[in-house]
Amino acid sequence: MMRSKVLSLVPRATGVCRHMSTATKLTTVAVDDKTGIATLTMNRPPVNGLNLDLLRDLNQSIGEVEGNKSRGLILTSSNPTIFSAGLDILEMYKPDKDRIREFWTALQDVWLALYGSSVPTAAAINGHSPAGGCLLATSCEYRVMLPKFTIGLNETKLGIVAPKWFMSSFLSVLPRREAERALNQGRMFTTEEALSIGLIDEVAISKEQALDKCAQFIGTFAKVNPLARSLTKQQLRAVELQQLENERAQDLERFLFFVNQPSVQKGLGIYLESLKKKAKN
Ligand SMILES: CCCCCCC/C=C/C(=O)SCCNC(=O)CCNC(=O)[C@H](O)C(C)(C)COP(=O)(O)OP(=O)(O)OC[C@H]1O[C@@H](n2cnc3c(N)ncnc32)[C@H](O)[C@@H]1OP(=O)(O)O
Repeated sequence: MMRSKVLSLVPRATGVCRHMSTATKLTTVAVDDKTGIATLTMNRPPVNGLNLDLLRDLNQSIGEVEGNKSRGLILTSSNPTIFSAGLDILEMYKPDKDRIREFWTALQDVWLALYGSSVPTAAAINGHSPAGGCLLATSCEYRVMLPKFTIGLNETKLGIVAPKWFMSSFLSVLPRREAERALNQGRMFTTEEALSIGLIDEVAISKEQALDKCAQFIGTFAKVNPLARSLTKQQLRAVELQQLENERAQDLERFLFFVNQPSVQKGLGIYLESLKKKAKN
């Protein structure tokens, strides 16, 4: 039987702000004693919306995995139908001016940590994975997805624009022509379509099988020198990582300018309403 030790269960202070959804951690890290592989699970009901708290927890958990000598990292969700609904739109709609800065900075941190992780990474995509969810999945090196879900960068459909580094992750997985068309269309792919285009690597029939397949992928590096592997990965990803490092401040200002446009606020409000109406029906 697999013996896992669950890390990262340090309680957090309870907040009063609407965004502080829980007093406990929104991610857990379980390391398999036998394989040395860490499974990082997102657990922010109802849809793993990436708010400031979840982003901070993700960043901390990725840091722990980097620090605890794990052989690899598998990212997944505790929700049986949603990997992540992407950025929590409530963070961007009528935003608090200080919090929105922290929010975007935390998102940048998560991308830099995950895309630039020194350990092999895989995503067990056990549910829908739009926008920011797709960003997390495509920041990993390997993707296994369950049937009958959707994945993609749908930003243009919401009247917003995915930043360059969202596109970098997407382009590291898809051929440029396919990526360009999908980004412009804001296209969401079914599991089957995602497999055929190469956006995911394998389909699994259950979460357990997806985790196994991710572990098998990470196992393929068992006989590769870890330092040589991680330096190779980092060199291959250095241009995109360095670009965001160099442009972090401008990227933040661009986001703040865009998010505060009245037309963008109006669009986000309408989209939120449509999500709520859909949830009621
Ligand atoms: C403005 C500048 C922008 C710069 C660029 C930023 C780049 C943006 C990246 C993003 O990630 S934007 C977010 C994009 N995400 C989506 O479009 C997903 C929207 N959600 C869905 O499609 C569905 O909810 C789902 C994920 C497929 C799940 O469907 P399901 O039927 O299971 O649940 P729902 O009933 O739809 O939702 C339950 C509950 O959750 C709320 N919700 C869903 N997604 C979000 C979200 N992204 N942010 C905030 N809230 C979300 C939904 O309204 C329901 O709420 P309640 O009605 O229960 O209160």
